[in-house]
Amino acid sequence: METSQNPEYPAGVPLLEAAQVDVVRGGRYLLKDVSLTVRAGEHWAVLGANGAGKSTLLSLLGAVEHPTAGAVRVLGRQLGKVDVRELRAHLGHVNPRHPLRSPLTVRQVVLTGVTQSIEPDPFRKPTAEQLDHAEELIHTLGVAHRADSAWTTLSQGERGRVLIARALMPEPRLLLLDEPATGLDLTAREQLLESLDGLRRRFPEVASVLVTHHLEELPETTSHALLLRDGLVTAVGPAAEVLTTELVSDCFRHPIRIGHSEGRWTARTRRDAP
Ligand SMILES: Nc1ncnc2c1ncn2[C@@H]1O[C@H](COP(=O)(O)OP(=O)(O)OP(=O)(O)O)[C@@H](O)[C@H]1O
Repeated sequence: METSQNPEYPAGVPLLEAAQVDVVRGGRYLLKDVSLTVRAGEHWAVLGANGAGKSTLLSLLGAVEHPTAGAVRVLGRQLGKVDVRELRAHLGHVNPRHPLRSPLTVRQVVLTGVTQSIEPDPFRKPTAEQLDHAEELIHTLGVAHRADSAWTTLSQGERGRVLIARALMPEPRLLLLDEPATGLDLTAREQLLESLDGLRRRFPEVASVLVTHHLEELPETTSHALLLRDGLVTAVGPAAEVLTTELVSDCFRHPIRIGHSEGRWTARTRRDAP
């Protein structure tokens, strides 16, 4: 993937850096002392129980929210010191609750990725290059047969893949995925994970952060993980070191046995737990 349109920053600078970040809302800590560094080619999973703060963290990383304390640097730029709209244009943010109501076609939805808007911008017609890029992504994500279909007629699984194609339109260095497999049946989930693995292999410089509750929803290419509990990081590092029976049980406050087979993870209640 060409990344020449993205804001320039020196090679080797992390794509994302959160340093001792707190987020306080309504007098309550939603995140406390969270630090995370994401480099090119890394694929992070953020896991934790309901209310742990996963979506809040993703909002910070996507320059949607600001920290109450600590610093967040996205693509080398510190939040609070940069035009976040300009920054957001270089992030691919996949929100499965995409609030589109009008009957745009798949192709039109993918093209809204250029302006990061929900509806097409009537004053910005896509260029021939952008139209070609949209076709390529629609094909890559396996939804070419639906390119002219209305968004409102798509299944959840098809929508998920269309939203990833949309997020990739601005050729982002960083893809943020908030529970992308939510509501998908088994086949749709497996197709989505295969698409993600395929994309990651095809664009090795792109990094991603994927939020989920479920280890079964992690693509094989997941390289790192961060576990959150009540706004605190309980473990962070390479996936093989973090996604362990002991650390995941501690994070979810439940005796869980973690399995790892053929690149994929499973989680089951530990029957032999004390
Ligand atoms: N603006 C806000 N003001 C006060 N509390 C908030 C606000 N936004 C979120 N919260 C609370 O902060 C906590 C963390 O929310 P967040 O959505 O980040 O958790 P999560 O890990 O993504 O949860 P889930 O798995 O249920 O989606 C929750 O208890 C939520 O109710």
